[in-house]
Amino acid sequence: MNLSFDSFVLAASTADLDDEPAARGVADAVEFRMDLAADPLGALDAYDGALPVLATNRAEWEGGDADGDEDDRLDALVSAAENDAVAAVDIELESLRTERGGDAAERARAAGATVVASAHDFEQTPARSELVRLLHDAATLGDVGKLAVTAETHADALRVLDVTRAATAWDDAVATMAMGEAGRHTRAVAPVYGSKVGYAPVEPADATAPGQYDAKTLRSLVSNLSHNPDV
Ligand SMILES: O=C1C[C@@](O)(C(=O)O)C[C@@H](O)[C@@H]1O
Repeated sequence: MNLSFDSFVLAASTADLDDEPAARGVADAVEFRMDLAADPLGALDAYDGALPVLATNRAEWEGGDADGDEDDRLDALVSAAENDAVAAVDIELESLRTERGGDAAERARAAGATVVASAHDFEQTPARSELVRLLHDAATLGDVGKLAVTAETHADALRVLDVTRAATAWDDAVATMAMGEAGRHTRAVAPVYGSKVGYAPVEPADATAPGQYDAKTLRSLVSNLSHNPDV
């Protein structure tokens, strides 16, 4: 299935592809957290949903649950990419900087998947220069560069919005969000500044990161805030 990141994509994050019918009509895609699922490739084989899948197999060292062999983790992502329903895969920026990560990205692209390169900071929001560097590296090694950091103050949140606008202005395709209470509003506001992906659980209790809105709420917030981006 195809999924364009030219405009905002709301991805319903889940460990259970049976959530897809509930996400239909609200989300544009399903983010399948393979690392949180029992038999991810089996679930993908059985998938007959209407929404395209963005497959994530988050490594433990990047805040996820995948704690096995790195080659196996990346191979599972490539296998996912070979499934027709999978339109995109998420590969960590740290992985993409290695030969095997770069190779996995090439194989995923050859299978027709878009590569979302992701970087996370679960403790803080780095300085502006570091955010700019991370986002640009991610947008260069991936087709979309994603940055999720933790905001403790509104100044942190503003930095995330600022670098989102700057990256978009120099034509990097990016997805950004500040995790945590102080950054929560960035999930609704970052798309105004060019962020191309938002993540939200169908049910609030199933959040996959701190500060997420549920999918219906995020859709409504983003739709209400959207306006002509050429300003
Ligand atoms: O990397 C991301 C972004 C995210 O961490 C968030 O903050 O919404 C949620 C994750 O499921 C996804 O893989």
